[in-house]
Amino acid sequence: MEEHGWEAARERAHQLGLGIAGTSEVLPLDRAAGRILAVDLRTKYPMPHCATSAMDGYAVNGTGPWLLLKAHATNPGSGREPVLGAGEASAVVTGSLIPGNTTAILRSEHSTLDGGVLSATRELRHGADIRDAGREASTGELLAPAGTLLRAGVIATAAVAGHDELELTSPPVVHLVFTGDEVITAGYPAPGQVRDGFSPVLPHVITALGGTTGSSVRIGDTLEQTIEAIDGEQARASSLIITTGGTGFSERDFVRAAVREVGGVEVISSIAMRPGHPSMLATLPGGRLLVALPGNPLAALMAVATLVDPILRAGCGRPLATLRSAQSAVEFELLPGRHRLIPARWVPDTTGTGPDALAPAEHIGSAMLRGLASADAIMVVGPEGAKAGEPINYLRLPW
Ligand SMILES: Nc1nc2c(c(=O)[nH]1)N[C@H]1C(S)=C(S)[C@@H](COP(=O)(O)OP(=O)(O)OC[C@H]3O[C@@H](n4cnc5c(N)ncnc54)[C@H](O)[C@@H]3O)O[C@H]1N2
Ligand code: MOO
Repeated sequence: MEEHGWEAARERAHQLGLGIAGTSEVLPLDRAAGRILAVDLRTKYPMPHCATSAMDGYAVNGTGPWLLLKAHATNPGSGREPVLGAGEASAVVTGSLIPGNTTAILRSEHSTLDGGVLSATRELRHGADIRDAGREASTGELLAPAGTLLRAGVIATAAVAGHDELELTSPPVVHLVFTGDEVITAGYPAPGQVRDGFSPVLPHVITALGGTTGSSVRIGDTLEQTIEAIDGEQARASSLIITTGGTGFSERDFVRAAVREVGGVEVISSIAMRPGHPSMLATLPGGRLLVALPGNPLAALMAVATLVDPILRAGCGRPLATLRSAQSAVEFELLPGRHRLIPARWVPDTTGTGPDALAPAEHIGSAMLRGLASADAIMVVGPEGAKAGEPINYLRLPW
């Protein structure tokens, strides 16, 4: 059985995820949030597309005082385009199209008006408060590359840049298989039972990572049910199958045997990470992928960050999540050969003067979830450990 290092596992998962990349679809802007750009986003025209006033006040030509024209500057779409002569001024509001020959905008609070003569109460810089056309971007300029996750800022920019709809990657379709005779989905668990920590969150997590949950099934601990769940009609209609639990080697764990039975091949049999080392990644006939998440809940979610996130990122044309660096607030001892993934929180740094540092959350056993519930990030501690105050790698929470 081949155990992968943590970094090698992430990279292999990303590489295999390229194989499930799908087509693209076009959606209106108001349905694009959380989706991924399939193509580069570029401006359709200069931004802004015309010169406007950045302030309420007066468009002026030359140095003051100025003669205030009665006719106001045009409103957008009026068709009139007044031009200022030397020493003339015209009232404007923020966002007004400015008259031709405007040399600056005089803010109303910096002006006095006496019998139609406008004066400045302080020096007026040439070009002050004029929003020139194309100041933010020229026509065809790149606003966001293909692979960008669409959050509010990019969508608003796309709208202002003249887009009505966007070409987005089609999310890879995921089939979820929840295993475990002892797992219940509501009420209080009897001794020997556990409440299901996965089904309320995994569909949301998959959406946040760029995929979509096409179907899900809950099965008991038998080989027959596991085979049907990973190779039935719904499973075959998906590009990624995620199982929870049953990754072990006891007589009640069936995921690995079911993968063999349906002709699948384990590419990653386990990962040198803690928690989550029994996580598995297999290829299935038909180009499908299967990720087996361990049953212990924290281990499962660390395996999502290690295997599912890279696969779905690749499936949406995105690179691996960036491994970031921060200061460690605590010391970590050596752990030869293994990476530790630790839910962590931002705390004041060890000297009390620098930027915030990362410290492990409380309650971070592999069968616990409280640590993750309070976490800001996932610390990634290498086998060499770290001293307090030294740099440490971390991942942003991917969901
Ligand atoms: N002899 C060994 N035993 C175990 C090893 C080992 O190396 N040798 N590894 C341990 C580690 S590490 C993990 S992780 C688990 C992996 O277990 P499985 O993936 O086979 O999962 P299960 O046995 O089905 O369940 C483990 C645990 O998780 C609970 N569980 C399952 N599903 C859910 C759910 N939906 N929500 C909440 N909790 C769930 C289940 O009840 C068990 O308590 O194996 C260790 N053992
Ligand atoms: O994956 Mo297990 O601890 O590593 O729960």
